Amino acid sequence: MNKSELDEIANFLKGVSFFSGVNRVSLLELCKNIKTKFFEKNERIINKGDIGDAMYVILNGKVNVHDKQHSYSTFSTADCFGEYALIDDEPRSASVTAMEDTSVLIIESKYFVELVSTDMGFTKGILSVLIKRHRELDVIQERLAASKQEIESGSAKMSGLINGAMDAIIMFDEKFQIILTNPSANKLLENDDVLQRKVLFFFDDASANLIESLVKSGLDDNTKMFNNYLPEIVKVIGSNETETLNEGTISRYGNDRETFYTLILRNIEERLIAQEKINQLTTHTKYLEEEIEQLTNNHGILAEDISMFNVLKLIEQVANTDATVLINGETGTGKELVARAIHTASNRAKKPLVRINCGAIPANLIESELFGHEKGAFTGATVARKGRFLMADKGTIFLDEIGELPLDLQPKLLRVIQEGEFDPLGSSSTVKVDVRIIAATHRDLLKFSKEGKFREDLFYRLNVFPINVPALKDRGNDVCLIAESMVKSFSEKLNKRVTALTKEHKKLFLEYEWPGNVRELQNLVERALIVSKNGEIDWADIIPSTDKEDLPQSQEKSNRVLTAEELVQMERENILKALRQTNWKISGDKGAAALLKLRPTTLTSKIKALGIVRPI
Ligand SMILES: Nc1ncnc2c1ncn2[C@@H]1O[C@H](COP(=O)(O)OP(=O)(O)OP(=O)(O)O)[C@@H](O)[C@H]1O
Repeated sequence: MNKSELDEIANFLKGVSFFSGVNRVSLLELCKNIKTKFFEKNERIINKGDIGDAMYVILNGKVNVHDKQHSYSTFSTADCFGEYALIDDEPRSASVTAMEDTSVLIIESKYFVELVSTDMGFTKGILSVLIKRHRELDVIQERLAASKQEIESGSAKMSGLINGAMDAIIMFDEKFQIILTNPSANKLLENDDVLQRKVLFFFDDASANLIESLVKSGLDDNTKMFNNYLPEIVKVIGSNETETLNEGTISRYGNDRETFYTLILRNIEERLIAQEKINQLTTHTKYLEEEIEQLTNNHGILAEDISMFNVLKLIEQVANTDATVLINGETGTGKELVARAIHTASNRAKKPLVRINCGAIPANLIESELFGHEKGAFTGATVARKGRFLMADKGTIFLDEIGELPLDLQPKLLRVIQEGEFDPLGSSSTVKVDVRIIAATHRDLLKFSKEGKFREDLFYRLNVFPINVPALKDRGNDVCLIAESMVKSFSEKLNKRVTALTKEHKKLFLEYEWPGNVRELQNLVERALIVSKNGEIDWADIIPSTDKEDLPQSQEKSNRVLTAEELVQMERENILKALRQTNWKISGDKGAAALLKLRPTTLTSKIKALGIVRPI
């Protein structure tokens, strides 16, 4: 082979661009090697060692190869590509001997060259060159090493992940034998040595059946992977018999040869307890919200004190029944408000609430007021009249001051309560009504009935559901609450701005006894706002102090111009105080008249005029 031929090979190789993984530099290197290792005929080539690194292209003649496995082989051009033979790249320790008249091209490179086809003048046949993909192999090997490393680091990460997981991870095979667990699983199963044990053993029957059926149903499925949430909470029984409730997932992985299942379980015991607590609290909150809503519902009863809360609770309890209610309480405590609240909260709310004050209507008129009369039933009954009971049909009647109902009328009321019927005055026909009865009194009706002033049977008929409305002085801070609300509403009504109640003011409100209860408070606030100037109110001057209460006030004491109503009220209060102080003794040295510097007869007429009645 002459130089130009070699150059031709070199050029050819330069132009070859299809050697995958071999870049141009390495090709040129190749060419250099070709040049240096070309042996002409008759030269003997002795090469000992690993021939895997070189490729021998026998251009003509023969070579002998001694190797460990093949012992001795002769390669000639005839063995391969017509006139050219190739000793391939199988790495072996061998010696190669060129026979006489042999030309061998040795390509000393780790990249093997396979001559496949070329027509370059010095050969007849087709010679092409392929560089075997050693380079690729290297790359693959490099990649393999990298992936191995990756796998190693991946599996380190994976085991870190699995071992660090709070959830219990249990892998098992088709026979339900555990093949892998993480520390959380061991903790859950209360066992560090669970491998090869049956996973179902650690569940109660229902849960074991569930897992088994999921696995079996999954097997019928052709896909090799599934991932399911467990449809139910499963119960794990640890080796120490500890039972825990868990939720989780089950997944399947596999190939044609084997299938694995992974159970990921989460102990939800604590969560369930917390959830239960949340549920309880939510229900409780809802209940309280409802209660608050009901208790403050549109009835206008301002109350924060427990004593009034009890009243509101009773209202709520009784409202939706048809039970007769007897409301007890001092004057002005809000008995009527309570009656209205009951009616409003009842299912009769859309029907009328008819009120009648039994103490305010003359005895001879009360019967016709309550039950109505026919035309001409009595002198002056020129037209027939519908009584309050009939007006209240399907609704509620509120019999205020029931203690004042004349004794002779009481059987008639009893009959309405018992039978829901009555005969109007002067009528021979009976009227049927559906009326809910609410009665109120400031009197001790039981005592009253024992004294024969009230029918005992009627008392018991009325007293089905008693509600006692406490006096304002017994409602703690409610007095301030109501006062504040009244200051606000009167200032709006009178279009007057006034300063808010201070601590000292509230103290005054709390100290006073409020014998007239909420009504008295209401009147006092209204009066204060009427007389107020520049938004300032001297509450100390307006609210009778405890000291002042001890001694009845002299009427001349106040230097402020009082209204006629105020004067009457003040006089009434003064007389009441004097009477209380003297134990209702009017005349004599220690009598109220002497205390008030009035004649006993004057005092007696004043008591009558002011409607002062000695409490029973
Ligand atoms: N808790 C309260 N919150 C707000 N206002 C109230 C409260 N209690 C009573 N009132 C008001 O006080 C006034 C007197 O109340 P109510 O007429 O209901 O008392 P009463 O006990 O029926 O009086 P009487 O004994 O004279 O029949 C009413 O204007 C009422 O609106």
